[in-house]
Amino acid sequence: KSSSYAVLEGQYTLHETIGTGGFAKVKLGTHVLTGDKVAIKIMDKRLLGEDLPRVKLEIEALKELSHQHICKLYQKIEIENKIFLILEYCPGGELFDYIVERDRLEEKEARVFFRQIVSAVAYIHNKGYAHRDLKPENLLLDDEQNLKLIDFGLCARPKGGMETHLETCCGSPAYAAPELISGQEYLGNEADIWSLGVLLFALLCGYLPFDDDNVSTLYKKIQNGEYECPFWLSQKSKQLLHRLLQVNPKHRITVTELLTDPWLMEGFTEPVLWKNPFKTSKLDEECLIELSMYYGKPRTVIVEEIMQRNFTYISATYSLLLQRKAKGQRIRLESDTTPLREIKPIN
Ligand SMILES: Cn1cc(Br)cc1C(=O)Nc1[nH]nc2c1CN(C(=O)N[C@H](CN1CCCC1)c1ccccc1)C21CC1
Repeated sequence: KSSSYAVLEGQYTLHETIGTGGFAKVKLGTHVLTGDKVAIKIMDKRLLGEDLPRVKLEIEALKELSHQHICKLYQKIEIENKIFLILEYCPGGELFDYIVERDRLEEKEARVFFRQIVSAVAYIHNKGYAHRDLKPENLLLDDEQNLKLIDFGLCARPKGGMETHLETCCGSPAYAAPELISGQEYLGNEADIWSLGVLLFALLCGYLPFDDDNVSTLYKKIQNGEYECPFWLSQKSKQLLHRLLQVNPKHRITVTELLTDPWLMEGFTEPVLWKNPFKTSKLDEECLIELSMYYGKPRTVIVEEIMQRNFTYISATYSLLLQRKAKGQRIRLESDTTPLREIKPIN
């Protein structure tokens, strides 16, 4: 067992398991050079079986998606029977637990979270992807109360663009759109919008709009689109829920209209921004120099390795240095093995 983890030797230290699901598990890890925490998703290719293509799809999606509210892929390590994905660590746990602990969220807090989720969904739709499994279990909190979207295993990027209809029924029933559970062809991004409605209801109410122990009764409720709003919901939030939870996908609000919805704009002057503001093509000089000094490799070789998007240890270290710099932390990779984490920042 531990032998197949040998490949991580010297790059990451493995700690306890923080999540299990299907044929994968997620362990807490430490990136040796910086001492930063990472989440290591470990999959056994033999157990994955016909799910292996889904994993490949998730990896391709994660390589393509770079956004402040999408959990970042730092590195991919594939050996004969195992795939290791080194991902951003979110110490705040699941949004699901955050809501449960508080019963429900006040409008102000729900709005901040929902704007982050809409920003991530608008970004992935603009990239031609649909997530198809949007739910509070797939939204994690980082150390600054920001949400990070995870689990792109069900995401779809139809070959013929977003107009192509998908058939595969997937995701979690309570969050699934009517057209999806009635087995009709459906558009991934329209189904995501419905799930956003269920998510918003869960944020504001602390329970699900459509729920029943009997799955077929649950399906009927979803297909009728009947749900009750508790007394504490404001008029504007009820209007937004009504625009999201439209049974007919053609009557549903689009993600573009969502960016300037009155409820989402309340207390804000700017529409929801979804472009990645940090997506400058140029790399950060200070981090590049630090890496080239540490590895004794010319700066151009480091740039090459990062730009090739092979998600290697060097590109993972670059990403982590960039995140440290954004947080005002030290980015010196001393040649001795003292990881940065142990060196207290000089303030
Ligand atoms: C729950 N929790 C509590 C604390 Br404190 C930190 C965490 C935590 O999980 N943090 C965390 N950071 N980064 C990640 C995680 C979990 N995590 C995950 O990817 N977690 C998902 C959780 N899915 C939700 C529904 C089914 C499984 C997962 C997927 C496959 C196997 C195991 C776990 C990543 C790697 C992206």
